[in-house]
Amino acid sequence: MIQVLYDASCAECLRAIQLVSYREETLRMAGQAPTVQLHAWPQGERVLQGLSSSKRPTSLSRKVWALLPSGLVLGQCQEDPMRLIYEMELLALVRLPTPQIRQRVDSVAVLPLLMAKQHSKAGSGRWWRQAEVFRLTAAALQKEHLAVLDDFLPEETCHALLLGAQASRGEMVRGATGAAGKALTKGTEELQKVLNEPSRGDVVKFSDDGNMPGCRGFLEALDTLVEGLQGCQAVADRLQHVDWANGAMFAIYPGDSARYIKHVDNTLGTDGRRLTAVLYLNKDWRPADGGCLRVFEPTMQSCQVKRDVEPLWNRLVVFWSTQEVPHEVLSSFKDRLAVSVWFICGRESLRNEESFQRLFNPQKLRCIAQRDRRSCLMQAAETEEERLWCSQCKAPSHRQSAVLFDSESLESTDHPCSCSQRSDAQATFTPAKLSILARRFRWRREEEPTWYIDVAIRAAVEKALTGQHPATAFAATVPSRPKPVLLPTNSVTRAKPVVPEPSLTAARMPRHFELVEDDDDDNSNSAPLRHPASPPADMDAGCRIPISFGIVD
Ligand SMILES: O=C(O)CCC(=O)C(=O)O
Ligand SMILES: [Fe+2]
Repeated sequence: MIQVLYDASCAECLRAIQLVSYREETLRMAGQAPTVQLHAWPQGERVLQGLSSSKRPTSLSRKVWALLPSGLVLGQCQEDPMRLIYEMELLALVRLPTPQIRQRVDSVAVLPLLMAKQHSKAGSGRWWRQAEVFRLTAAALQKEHLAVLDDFLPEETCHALLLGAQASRGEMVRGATGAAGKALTKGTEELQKVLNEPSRGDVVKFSDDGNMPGCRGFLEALDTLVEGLQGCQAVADRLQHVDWANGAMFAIYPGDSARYIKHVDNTLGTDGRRLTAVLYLNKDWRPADGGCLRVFEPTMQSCQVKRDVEPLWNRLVVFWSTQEVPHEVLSSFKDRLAVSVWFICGRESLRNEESFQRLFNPQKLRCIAQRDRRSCLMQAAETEEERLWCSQCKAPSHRQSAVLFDSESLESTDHPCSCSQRSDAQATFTPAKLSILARRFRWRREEEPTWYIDVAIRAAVEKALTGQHPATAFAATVPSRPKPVLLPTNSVTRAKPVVPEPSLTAARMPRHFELVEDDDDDNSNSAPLRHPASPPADMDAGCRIPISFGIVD
């Protein structure tokens, strides 16, 4: 259960609480268990008991503040109640895999690979280097969109990666979502807002030159796997122009409940990323440490979990970077290390400004398996004209390895791909050239959606925030009454209680929920308020939705 403290004397807070109340009500009408407990401040201050000082709000005056079951805190919800409603949705609507789903997924994406490993004599780091394993991995990607390969690297490579990551922890910076990247261009205040959100809590470092310890061995292994997959009919089409990859991203999720909310890596299918590969480096990982990679069924709107993948030592998970694989990193209660690499389609990259520029920047993207950059570009281009334009973009000479193009093609010439040189040794195309390239390569510029809430809910919140009574705004989001299920007379299954007809009217005021002990069956056992950074005691491999705190006021 989400605990919410709000300042009842503040109009903005009350409006946010009203929205939250109405969403809670519509969720309940749809038969969902309660998701929030609302506490007016200062009476409800006991919610803060047991919280570490870093999590305690300095003041709750004019604020709506929420404590998530994982121990994460959402501050300032009065400004943006959507964040809180999103958390309620997740809590209420996420469905763990049924035994059938688990069996279906494991029988394709996990078990065949496990058996191949057991039958191989090659040992850690080598067992998967065979055509049959490439075929099984390709089949897993084709049918379930992901594959899990344990013991992927030789132990010494894993240890080198781990030590390298630990040694450079001090240089790591907060991982930024797409939203943060965009905010960066808008100024520091906006950026601060995004970074302060607990939507993504990892700290990261990119090894763009592949020089971090263990990196070369890791990248070589990944390239071999991808080349093997490219030879498999099941996925050959999708991997056809995947000749590129970025440097490895080392990410540590600190054990203070850090997470990464549900997302798709290549949200719009425009940034070129095709296949995501993540290697986990967590020794002695236990279910109570949290931090699973939670993979959902397609697409972003889906709340049905396909599989929770434990971030175990030397485990590689590969999955499509597209809408087929929405995923999140669940809150981690112990530091969690992952190294990710994205494999990139040259053809898709040509269609988008940022990814286009990356193709020409060896500091950002490398060609996999020592492939020739120029031939990869020629294959990525779709038409003769595109090939011509691509061929005119000059690769950097060794002498000028930090610069994109030879100096004679800089500003002064009319060369379509000339670039300006920056003092930070980054190079980029000039604005004039960019606009030519934009037309030639039909660059697409879609806005990235920030919130992945059901469009109806989002629309309701927007209407309510712009003056419509929340009851009217939310009325359209109440699901229609389910059709009665006719059971055979000898069935012992009891019919579910009928969901009451929604009866929200504009005249009805939101009700504030009673602060009673939560005795809901699904969420079972109310538990005393515990230190939020510690893992909920009843989290096991099968169920990772933490139980409610069950506070009684
Ligand atoms: O660490 C993981 O399991 C996945 C991380 C992730 O989804 C990302 O960095 O995009
Ligand atoms: Fe991701």
